[in-house]
Amino acid sequence: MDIDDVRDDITEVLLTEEQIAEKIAELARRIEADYDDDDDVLLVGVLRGAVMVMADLARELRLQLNMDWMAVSSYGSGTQSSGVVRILKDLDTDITGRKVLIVEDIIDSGLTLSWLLANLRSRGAASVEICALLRKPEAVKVEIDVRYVGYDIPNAFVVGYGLDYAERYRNLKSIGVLAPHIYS
Ligand SMILES: O=P(O)(O)OC[C@H]1O[C@H](OP(=O)(O)OP(=O)(O)O)[C@H](O)[C@@H]1O
Ligand code: HPA
Ligand SMILES: [Mg+2]
Repeated sequence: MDIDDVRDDITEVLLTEEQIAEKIAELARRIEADYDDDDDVLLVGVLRGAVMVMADLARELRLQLNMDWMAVSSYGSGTQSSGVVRILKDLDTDITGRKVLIVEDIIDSGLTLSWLLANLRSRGAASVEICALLRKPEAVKVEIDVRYVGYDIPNAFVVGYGLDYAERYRNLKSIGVLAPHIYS
């Protein structure tokens, strides 16, 4: 769906399809420079928000890789992290000794990823790095070491390209700021 189809729900288009694709390609080139085919990299997509980033990044990467998924949730249906991270679906892969790259849509408070990093590291992975398309520097509550970040964005609630509000808007091709009248 195009963002224009829900234009009344959006106050501002933050990133267009083209800007997203450009950044995904840039991130892929940086990742390719750091890994090679023998690394047998495992991309771990964090359901559900990271579905679009994962699909586009994985196809952009000129690298032999595996893909697996975890589902965690900390937001429920609101716009504020509850701070409690729940595993809804675990990995199917044993990551002992593996080079893991977590693929995320957004770092907001950082609570989800700091929890996930500790969780995956405790399983004995050879390395665990993070690639996130978006980060909100003003919202971060816990500092995490993120190797690959796409765009730093303002502290507003954004939707589209995987990002939802109450499970809607994930299928927008672009990313926009959600209008306050939708959630107030
Ligand atoms: O940095 P944080 O404040 O933890 O926020 C970021 C996380 O929140 C969202 O996921 P959510 O838990 O809403 O589930 P979803 O991916 O299914 O939308 C988003 O996709 C990130 O995973
Ligand atoms: O700004 C956001 N939009 C959608 N989902 C989110 N999860 C954390 N921050 C956000
Ligand atoms: Mg998520």
